Amino acid sequence: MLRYFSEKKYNHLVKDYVTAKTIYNFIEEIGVGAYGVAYLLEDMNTHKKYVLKRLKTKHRHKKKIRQKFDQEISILNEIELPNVPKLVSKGEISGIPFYIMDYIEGKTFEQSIFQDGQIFSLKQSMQITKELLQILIEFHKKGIVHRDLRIPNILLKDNTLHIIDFGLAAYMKPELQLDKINNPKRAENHISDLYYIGHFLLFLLYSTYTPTKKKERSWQEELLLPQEVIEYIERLLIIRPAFSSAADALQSLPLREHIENTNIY
Ligand SMILES: Nc1ncnc2c1ncn2[C@@H]1O[C@H](COP(=O)(O)OP(=O)(O)OP(=O)(O)O)[C@@H](O)[C@H]1O
Repeated sequence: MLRYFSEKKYNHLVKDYVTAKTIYNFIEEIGVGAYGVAYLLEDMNTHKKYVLKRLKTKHRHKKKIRQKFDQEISILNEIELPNVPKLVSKGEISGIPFYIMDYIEGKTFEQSIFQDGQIFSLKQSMQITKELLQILIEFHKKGIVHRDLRIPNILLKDNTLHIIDFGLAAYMKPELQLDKINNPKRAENHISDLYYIGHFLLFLLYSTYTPTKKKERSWQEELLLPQEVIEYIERLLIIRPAFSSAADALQSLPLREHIENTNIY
């Protein structure tokens, strides 16, 4: 209960700070996660929108979490790609670190699939995967793994993919050996991002799926996919030998002809 009031009180501090000390208007709170709170701001002059993200008050004295938050800011600053919100500024409000970044005015895949009921054909899903892999190659070239490429963190804005939430991102450890990785989601190399892409792709493909049998089956049985696509996803999910890099995964994407010969769309 006390924590609830502490966060509420801090929301007022953020609002007062933004109003008194910045060029932005405070619009609203847009999300509360495990570590942070995000607010929408608008530049008074240009009316361009921004996001202020700050650490939760309960984490203010936790050294490791503060370091992770600092790393999130550094990574965002270093990544500098058109598909990622640009870091605008950083600071502290009453001892709590925050940063301001571009607001990506788009739709997350979570919203498209679950709110709008949008469906993605196999061809569209593979095209989106291809574009995602192209972005990933750029991340990895800069030595950064995102490690949280889930449907709420991937947005479509003006037909271009954007990636947000670098809260779990890490600097790559290229020397990591595959047999030393216990949890692919947390791996500090390309394996993590490719593993997440495997799940992301399954979310896209399941958008066309209507259950025909009462009993739940495996995705390999439920989704009527061409064998090449099944094997491709199995490699992303490390059910089969993993890809050596995002570039390898891009090069190995099942050929268009194979996909177009199916009756799934
Ligand atoms: N740059 C951005 N542009 C558009 N929306 C954003 C941006 N950054 C965050 N959001 C939105 O704000 C909300 C909060 O996001 P945020 O990344 O702070 O945390 P989270 O994913 O909810 O949780 P966690 O702190 O556990 O990572 C989400 O709904 C997200 O879609």
